Amino acid sequence: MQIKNYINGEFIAPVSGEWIDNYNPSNGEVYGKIPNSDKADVEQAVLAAEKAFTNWSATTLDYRSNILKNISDLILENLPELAEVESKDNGKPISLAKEIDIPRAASNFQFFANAITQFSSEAHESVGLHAVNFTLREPVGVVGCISPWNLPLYLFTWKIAPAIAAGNCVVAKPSEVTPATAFLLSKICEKAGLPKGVLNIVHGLGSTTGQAIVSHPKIKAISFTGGTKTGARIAKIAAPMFKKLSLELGGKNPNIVFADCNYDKMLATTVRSSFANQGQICLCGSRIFVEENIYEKFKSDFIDKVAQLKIGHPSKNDTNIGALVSKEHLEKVKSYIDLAQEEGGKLLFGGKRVEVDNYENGYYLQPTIIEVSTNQCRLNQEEIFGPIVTIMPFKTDDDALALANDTKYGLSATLWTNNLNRTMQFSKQLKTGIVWVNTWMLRDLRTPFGGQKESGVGREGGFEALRFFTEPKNICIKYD
Ligand SMILES: NC(=O)C1=CN([C@@H]2O[C@H](COP(=O)(O)OP(=O)(O)OC[C@H]3O[C@@H](n4cnc5c(N)ncnc54)[C@H](O)[C@@H]3O)[C@@H](O)[C@H]2O)C=CC1
Ligand SMILES: O=C(O)/C=C/C=C(\O)C(=O)O
Repeated sequence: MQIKNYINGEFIAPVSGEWIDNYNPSNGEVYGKIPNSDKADVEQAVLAAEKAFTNWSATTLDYRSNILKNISDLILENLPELAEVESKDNGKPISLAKEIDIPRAASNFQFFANAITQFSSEAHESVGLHAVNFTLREPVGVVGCISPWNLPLYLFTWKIAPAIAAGNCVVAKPSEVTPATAFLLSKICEKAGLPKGVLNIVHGLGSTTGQAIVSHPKIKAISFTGGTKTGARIAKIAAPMFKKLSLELGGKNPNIVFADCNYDKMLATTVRSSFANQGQICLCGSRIFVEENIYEKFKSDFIDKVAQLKIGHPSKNDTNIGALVSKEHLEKVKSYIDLAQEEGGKLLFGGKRVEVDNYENGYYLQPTIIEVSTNQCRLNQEEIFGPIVTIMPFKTDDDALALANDTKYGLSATLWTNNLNRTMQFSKQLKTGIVWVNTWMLRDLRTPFGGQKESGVGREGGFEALRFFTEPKNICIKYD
């Protein structure tokens, strides 16, 4: 697939004429080229967005809403192709792309098509002062959206949909590791009647294209999802320019299991929360803490269940674990398996690279379970972002809470218990942006989504996203 930038409604090659190889993680081969865009391409995109802004920001909400709905419908119409392309580009099982990634991308547009018609601002009567205040919510202008490779179209659209619904024009960059569905989205947007310049997609590396977006003085807000180190780098550039920032970063999420939970439900969900998408979701429960009286039983049942997961080519319908996204990422994840041995962790299951028949050079790794004796090891403190979980027993509620909060991250936590008081105590005291009780990754798009501590700044989702992509302006009217 020859991927091009989408700027001002045109499909164009990068100004430099340079291209980057795009790899297929299932076999390690180069299968396409993407633009190696730089400042000059970003400049063109900003000019197009700036020009489109005057008209787009003045359109009616119904007009915008209808275009977003068209995009959503077209994503669903093209679901089989989009799922196939996503699975090939990322290495994720086709079933996941079909059932989760692509439907969610459509829902993102459908949700914000409706949300923008319900979004309202506030009025305050200043009683006794003979004045009324009302607040306008105006689009920010040209905004930047930068997304990662783990849920490519799902997260790309999670940013773009609210941004354009709120009347902004966008310069967006998908990950250079998984650019393909963003390219297909540009074709869909054109077909859906999105005016030229409202969405501009510039492909390229983080250090050049991404950095050019973040540094551009005319881009007034940046919405970013990715690693914590990159988030810090972005903040360092954007904050002194007084840009609005929404940073959704890494996680090291605890999965806390009490003996009084619904055991079978917990076990099945824990397999998913550990290894869905090869463990490459910022919400995966990578640290499992289990109450000591069921620890040995959990250990053996968990190993049995994980052993049943089928590692295979992403395009096969019965594959549960596909390929990791890139060679570099595979090497990073594998290095933690070696580290576990140095740190005194005990390998309970997995730990080896897998050679899938006919695809021996693909980036496959066994789902891996490591028993640790301390939460202070690097395995429990650093985001691995792959198919590795640690398990460890705990004695009391206080111990579990302390272990859960003992990390620099604060994205999500999962709690398994049927005790209401415990549920409330943990929900109040867990230092995370999201707490799931007796479930995992149940998503309602109206809810605030994001993390505390080094997991990020700001919240996405629902009206939070529309607030981020608008600037409040208060008008105070005095009357006699
Ligand atoms: N949602 C999450 O929590 C994610 C976390 N990660 C974590 O980050 C680690 C590194 O993975 P990467 O692929 O390198 O993620 P990354 O955070 O560097 O990449 C995410 C996006 O940011 C862009 N980017 C990179 N450097 C940039 C810069 N200086 N300015 C602007 N944009 C920039 C990338 O091109 C990509 O589009 C992973 O091993 C994982 O631990 C990675 C992806 C998603
Ligand atoms: O919005 C969601 O449902 C999920 C978001 C997941 C991430 O941001 C991630 O894995 O990076």
